[in-house]
Amino acid sequence: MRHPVVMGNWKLNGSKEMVSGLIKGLDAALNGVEGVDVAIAPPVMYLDLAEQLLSKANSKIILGSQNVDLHNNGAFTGDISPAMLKEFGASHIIIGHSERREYHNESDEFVAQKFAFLKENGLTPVLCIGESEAQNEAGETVAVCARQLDAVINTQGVEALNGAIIAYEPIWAIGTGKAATADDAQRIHAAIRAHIAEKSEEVAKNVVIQYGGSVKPENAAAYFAQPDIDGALVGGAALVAESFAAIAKAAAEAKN
Ligand SMILES: O=C[C@H](O)COP(=O)(O)O
Repeated sequence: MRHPVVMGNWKLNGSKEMVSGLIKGLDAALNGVEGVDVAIAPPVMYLDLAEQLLSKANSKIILGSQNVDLHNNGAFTGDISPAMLKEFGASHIIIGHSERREYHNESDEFVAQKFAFLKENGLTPVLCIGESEAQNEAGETVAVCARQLDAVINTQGVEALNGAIIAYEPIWAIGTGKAATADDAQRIHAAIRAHIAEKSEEVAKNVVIQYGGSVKPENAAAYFAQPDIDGALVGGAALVAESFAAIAKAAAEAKN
């Protein structure tokens, strides 16, 4: 039985005041919600504050981050290491987000190296995969997702996916309000799981696959009603405590 995971990717949004208000609001709104792992990835600058607030509230919210470097120390100006993330209590680390693939030219191979380095350091990779609008229209969605996954599977073995999280995010659905239908998302999730099952049915059965792309309280329940959608990676709606909590509650209700 896979445990649902709902994660908020705050992207480049935040201030001390916002972090404080959002974490307090979220912790209160999630009071009594069981059966779903809820994680947040604030900008790295606010991890210290977030860790302090979560620990003061004795919160169950999991702390995450939006990126990581391939080294734990050295002359790598501007980068953040797994060791640093761990020191501030972050465990779930987003890699391969389409915004980083696009704006920072991150290749499948580079993302796969980050995946391996996170695992080596005992952190949970949240591996984002997904196709562009043009690839979608050309019918290449499954092939693109398989290629992005194979960068990990072919270098680290399919078992490397054990304990990791995959986030299927069609790029055309991110921040656009044009979400994939629950049926279409389910079809792709099933294909992703089938691709993994070609190497190991056991790994495929256990790996958590989130959907991401314009998930809102209004459409969340439809996604979570699908058998292969195990949670969500949420952007915009994760910046409002009530909305994000409603999405987490929908996952808890659908999956338990
Ligand atoms: O990482 C989150 C995704 O990019 C989804 O963002 P969104 O919910 O604003 O569409």
